[in-house]
Formats: sequence, structure tokens, C-alpha cells
Amino acid sequence: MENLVSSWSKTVQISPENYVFPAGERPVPTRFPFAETSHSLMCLNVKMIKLELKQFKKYILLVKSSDSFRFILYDQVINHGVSQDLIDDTMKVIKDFFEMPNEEKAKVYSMDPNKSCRLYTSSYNYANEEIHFWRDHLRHPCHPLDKWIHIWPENPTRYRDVVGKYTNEVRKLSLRMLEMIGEGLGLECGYFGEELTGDQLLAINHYPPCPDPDLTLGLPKHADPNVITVLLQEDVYGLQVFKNGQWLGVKPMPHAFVVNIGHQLQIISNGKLRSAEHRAVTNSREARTSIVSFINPCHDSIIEPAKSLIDTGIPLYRPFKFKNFLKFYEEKKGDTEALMEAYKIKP
Ligand SMILES: O=C(O)CCC(=O)C(=O)O
Ligand SMILES: [Fe+2]
Repeated sequence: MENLVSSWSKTVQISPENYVFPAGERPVPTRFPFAETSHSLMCLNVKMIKLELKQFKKYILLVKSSDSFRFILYDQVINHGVSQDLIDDTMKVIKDFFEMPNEEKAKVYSMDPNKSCRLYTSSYNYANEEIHFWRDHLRHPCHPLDKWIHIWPENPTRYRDVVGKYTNEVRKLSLRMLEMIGEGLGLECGYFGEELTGDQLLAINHYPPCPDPDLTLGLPKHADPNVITVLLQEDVYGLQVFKNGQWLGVKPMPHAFVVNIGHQLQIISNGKLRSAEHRAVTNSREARTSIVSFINPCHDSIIEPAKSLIDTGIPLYRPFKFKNFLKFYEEKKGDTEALMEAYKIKP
């Protein structure tokens, strides 16, 4: 418990050495010592598409219109049908969780990676990391709800009720988007069934204020290993996406969802859709919380490029079991190129 960033960060004036990244890996290039406020300047560069679900469908249909269209989705969905009250309630109950006294949080804290519901800090690899990440993290499975809800935190008392409703709604939204994506790709209706979407994981990131945001990272560069990610952030900046060789800030839009393609969708779409690399930076003013829903295939599902997409072409990736991919993903520690290369069929 004492290694949770939230347990000690209020008492430090400078970041401990084992949180300071070497110059080349810091979030702000040293030759541009941006003040924190300039993070928001970086946001101005971001291509922000406010997608409404109706427009999202049209956007997805673009995929159909060109074989070589490299579609990268890292945009924000509004008018998504999840009520603002539920979103606000969920953010509140989750922030209340992190505000609870240590004795209460200790009930879910665990260093055991095999525990399904657990609170921990930095990454799953804390014990072997040279440099830690400035984040505390709560994660638990959430589908089917009645299988998992009893292992979720018991407190705050409304946690299970509110977060249960939220994960249900976000799951429905994710499946609707997958249906549209499937349609855009020309897959048969219902392609993204239980095999490809049967697991859902809720991952909550809590980044306490950090005295040296230019030296630390909340989360390292990575792309998500799942099918589709729906991320909720409030109005605190911290998410950056790596696009065309540079880091761009994703401007927080309260009540909008950031949608991200995961590696599985890249493979299923035979490379038409691309997972986007991203990371989280810290700030010195206020804590930031992000609530991330990952739709995953079932562990034993076989993943491969959709047959109907390769009828007239060559599959780019070989088939594999999702659970083996996850293991390899962890070993590769964010090296997306090496990870995806290993699944590519060599000509
Ligand atoms: O906190 C964020 O905005 C990023 C979270 C994220 O990328 C993740 O949990 O995979
Ligand atoms: Fe991520």
C-alpha cells in the first residue's frame, strides 16, 4: 500500500529518482521546455473530430471506399447515448474510491498479477521496473456482470451499482461501434460476436499531481492489446497520441469518449484499421482520473484476419490464441513494432 503514488506524493517537493526518466524518454523534449500550460498549446495541433454516432457510421464507411485507406481512429465520440448523469456519477464514485482512507483501499490492493480485481501502482511489472510510472491503477473484469460484480470494491457503497450501470452502457456502445466498423469493413452482420467481445475489463487510472511533470510519465508509450477501447477523461489534460512521429495532446472533452482501435482489430481488419500508440503525462496542479473500458476476445479465441477480407488478397497476420498474444504483449513492454512483426506472415 505504501508504494501507491497517492500514499506518499503529497509529502514530496520533488519526484523521487526512481520516477525520473532519462532525458530522451521524458514527455517534453528538453530543447522545448514547455511549461505545463503549454501542454494545452500542443493540443491545438490535434486533429479533433467530434463524431456523432450517425456521422461515425459515415466515417467508418470511408474504410470501404479505398483499399489502401489507412484508417486511424483516435477521436472522440459525442451523442453516444450514455447519459451525462451516469458519466458524472461514475467519475464521482471512482474519484471517491481513490479518496478513501488507506485501510479501505487496502482491501483491494494487491501485488499479485493473478488477482482479477486489484489496486496497484505503476505497472504490472513494478518489482522489476527501473523507473516507475506516476499512476495508481484499479482494474477488474466486468462482463458478464453477475459473474464479476461480487469481487469489485465494496466501497464506496454506490460503487458496484453505478459502475455496473456504466460498464453495461459502455459495452453496448462499444458493440454498436463494432457493428458499424464491421459494416464499414464489409464483414458479415454479427461478426463481432461473443468470441471476439466476450471479455470486458475496466481499467481506472489515477494520476496524482506530480511536482515534476516534465520528468515523469503516467503511462508509457503503448497501444492497447484488445479489440476496442472506450476511454472517459474529465477536463484534466494528460492523454497524448503518437501520430506522424510526434506526440500530440488529446484535448479533454467532458462527456465525450475517446475511442481507440486495439491490436486485435488491426489484425482482424488485416491492417486496414490501425491501433494508435499513446501515453499519459502528469501535471502538478490536479489529480487526473481516466476510466477505460477494454473489449477483449475470450482468452481461448483464435484471432486472425477476417476471411471475407482476404478472399481477394493475402492475410497479413497469422492466426493465434488471444491469451498467447496477451502474454507476448506483456513481454514486449510497449514495443509495438516488434510485437506486431511477430504476428506478421513473412512473404
Ligand atoms: O489515462 C489515459 O488517458 C490513458 C490510459 C490508457 O492508455 C490505458 O489505460 O491503456
Ligand atoms: Fe492505452
